[in-house]
Amino acid sequence: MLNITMIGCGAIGVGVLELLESDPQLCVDAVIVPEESQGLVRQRLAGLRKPPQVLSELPAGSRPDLLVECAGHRAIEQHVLPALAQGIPCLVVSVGALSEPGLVERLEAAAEFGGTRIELLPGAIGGIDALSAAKVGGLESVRYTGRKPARAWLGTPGETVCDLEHLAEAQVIFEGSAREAARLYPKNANVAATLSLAGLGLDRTQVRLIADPLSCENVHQVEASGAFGGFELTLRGKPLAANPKTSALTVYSVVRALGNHAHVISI
Ligand SMILES: NC(=O)C1=CN([C@@H]2O[C@H](COP(=O)(O)OP(=O)(O)OC[C@H]3O[C@@H](n4cnc5c(N)ncnc54)[C@H](OP(=O)(O)O)[C@@H]3O)[C@@H](O)[C@H]2O)C=CC1
Ligand SMILES: O=C([O-])CC(=O)C(=O)O
Repeated sequence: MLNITMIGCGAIGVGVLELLESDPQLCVDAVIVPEESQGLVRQRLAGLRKPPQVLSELPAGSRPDLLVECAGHRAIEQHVLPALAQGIPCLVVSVGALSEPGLVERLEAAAEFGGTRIELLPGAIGGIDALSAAKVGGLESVRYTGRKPARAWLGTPGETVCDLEHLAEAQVIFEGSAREAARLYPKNANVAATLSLAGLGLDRTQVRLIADPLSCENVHQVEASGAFGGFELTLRGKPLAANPKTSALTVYSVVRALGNHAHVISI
C-alpha cells in the first residue's frame, strides 16, 4: 500500500479522497492546508470512512511514499520544493506555476538533490502523451482554445474586457502566448502551461481564451501539427460543483496517476 500526503483539500482534493476510499492500495494519511481552513476541511472530511489527519505542514521526519499537490500555485514553492529536496516523489496539478521564470530549474535542482522525481499531471486535458511524443519528431504549431462559462472568468482580467455577468454571446477575452496567459490567468491557465511544457514551449504555444455565457462546460480544444502529422482534440469537461473553474477530469487524472504508482499495470 502507498502512503500519500495531499497538499490542498478543496474541490479536487475532496473529490480525490472520496474516490480513493474504494482503493485498498492507496491511503492518504494526511492533508496539508492553511492553518485558517483546517476546521472547515475537517468538517468536509468527516463523512469519510478513514479521514486523513489535517495538518499545516509536513511534520519533520515524515516520509510519505508520494506527495500530491491539489492546492494552487503558491503551494509549489511552499511544499513541493522542500519535499523534493527531502527525496519525496511529488505529483503536481498546478502546472501553470511552472511558467514563473526559473521555477522549472529550481524544481529540477531540488529533485536531483533529493534523488527523486516530480510528475506533472495532465489534469483537465487529454492528448499530452501524443503531443509529447510528437515533439520528439518535431512540432510546427500548437494552438489551444479554452472556452468556459462566463462566470468562470470572474475574478480574472477578463472582467476588464467585458461585462461577464451580462454577456449575451461568446467573447474572446485573451489571445497571445501561453506565457502571457499563465501570467494573466494563473487559475485558468494550467492546461495552457501543460500543453506548452509537453510541446512547443510557453512562447510558441498560441492561446485563445473565451468567455461563453451559453456554455455550461469547460471546453478545451487543441490543434497540433508537425513531422508526425496532425491532431485536433476537443475535450468538453464538466465543471466541478464545488469549483466551476475546475473540470471534473482533473480529479480523475489525479486518481489515475496515483493508481498507476500502486497497481502492477499502469495505463
Ligand atoms: N492541471 C489542471 O488541469 C488543473 C489544475 N488546477 C489547479 O488545482 C488547484 C486546486 O484546484 P481546486 O481544488 O479546484 O481549488 P480549491 O480552491 O477548491 O481548493 C484549493 C485547496 O488548496 C488549499 N490551498 C491553497 N493554497 C495552499 C497552500 N499554499 N498550501 C496548502 N494548501 C493550500 C486551499 O485552502 P484554502 O481554502 O484555505 O485556500 C484549498 O483547500 C488550482 O488552484 C489550480 O492551480 C485546477 C484545475 C485544472
Ligand atoms: O479545469 C479546467 O478546465 C482547466 C483549468 O482550470 C486550467 O487550465 O487551469
